[in-house]
Amino acid sequence: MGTETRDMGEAAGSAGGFGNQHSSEAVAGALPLGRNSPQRAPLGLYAEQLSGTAFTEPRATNRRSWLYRIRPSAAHPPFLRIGNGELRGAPFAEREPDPNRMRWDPLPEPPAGTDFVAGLWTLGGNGDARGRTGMAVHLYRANAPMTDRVFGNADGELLIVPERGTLLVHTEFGPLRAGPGHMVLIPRGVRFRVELPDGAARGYVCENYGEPFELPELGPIGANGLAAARDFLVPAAAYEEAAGPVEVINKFGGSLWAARYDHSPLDVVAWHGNHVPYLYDLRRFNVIGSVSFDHPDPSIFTVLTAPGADFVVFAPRWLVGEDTFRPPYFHRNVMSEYMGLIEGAYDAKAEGFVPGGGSLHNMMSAHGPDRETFQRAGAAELKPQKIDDGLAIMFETRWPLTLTEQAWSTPSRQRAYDEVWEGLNSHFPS
Ligand SMILES: O=C(O)Cc1cc(O)ccc1O
Ligand SMILES: [Fe+2]
Repeated sequence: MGTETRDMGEAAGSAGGFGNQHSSEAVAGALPLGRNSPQRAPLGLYAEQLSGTAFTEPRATNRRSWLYRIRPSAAHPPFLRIGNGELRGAPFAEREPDPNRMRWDPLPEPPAGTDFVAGLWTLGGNGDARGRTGMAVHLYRANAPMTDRVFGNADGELLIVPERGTLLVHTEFGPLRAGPGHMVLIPRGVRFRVELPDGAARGYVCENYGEPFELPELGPIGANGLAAARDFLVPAAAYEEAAGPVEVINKFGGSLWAARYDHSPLDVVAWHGNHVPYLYDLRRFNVIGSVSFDHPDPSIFTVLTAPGADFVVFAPRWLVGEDTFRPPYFHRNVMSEYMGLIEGAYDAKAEGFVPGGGSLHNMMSAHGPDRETFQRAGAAELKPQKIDDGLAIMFETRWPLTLTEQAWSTPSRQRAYDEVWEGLNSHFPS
């Protein structure tokens, strides 16, 4: 691993580093030097600030970028409401919060002509987009490129985790190419258009309404480990001059609005700042684990953290624990856990948890290894074992997740999920 993942496609042109101040210009001299707003910006471009945090946010957490564009974003007619499709927003009130364990198979293929935005399907969430709290879990399945359509989300940032098919994400900051095993982080408000080089794609999206994702503290781990800041790549500036009309879709307060621009809003020739999209290869994650005994809590697998959501990856790793039940333990957790599978299998579930599917173990719901996993792990010979047949992810959140009506009623939901814990009988000698 590591060395063979050098090919990061379009992102490779530019340096990275999570949280850094980045800059990029598609045409030399497009970026003003020493000031953000010269009387006349270079090359006749329009200067525009995109603020991801309040102007007065403390320096360490302040996020903003300056964009130098061919036309100002402000040149547009009114936004009008369009249909939300299968997208839902917080607050989630279609159903009551439900303490039951849930699991889903992959959703059926969408109709032909479904692009990334039309293919967004909301599973559930918490908080309130208007109060900028909480998060939502969406799935996407797409089989058509976004042509003459550009999307931006005023409600929060989007953490996109492809499970199948490559996404060529043309952002205002330039293109990012992400496939299975990668994640893309699109900050609040940043506009983008998704093309599908493989013809079709599907995956998971965590929408974070609250304060943005950050790298977790490392504490006693030290100065290195987990996801390295430098492995988060940013795009190199690239611009489109497509003459309109371009439908610019804005998700605002949970609903979709659209305005017909007479030009592509992906017309940024240069930019600088720290409110930028990132691409990260999950296989670059430096996995920390126990080298003595016991199964550590999965917080050591945290890639990115925010007050309302954590993003966790279960990447290939060695298990060496002595006198240890090695798979995830039985537990009840104050946090709510939505899990997805990118490939292979997950070590807590012998079967039924499949790539493209998902599971939800809500606040305090009892879960853990299924019967087969429990029996197998209790009898296993404890020699060093490489877990390298899977890549799973988790969106963990401090508030319970409430399902959408469609997440409850879809035939993809496994009605008999509870049965995986049946037959865990008493072995207590009485
Ligand atoms: O439920 C799960 O599979 C996720 C999980 C993994 C783990 O290693 C420990 C606790 C936990 O919630
Ligand atoms: Fe769990």
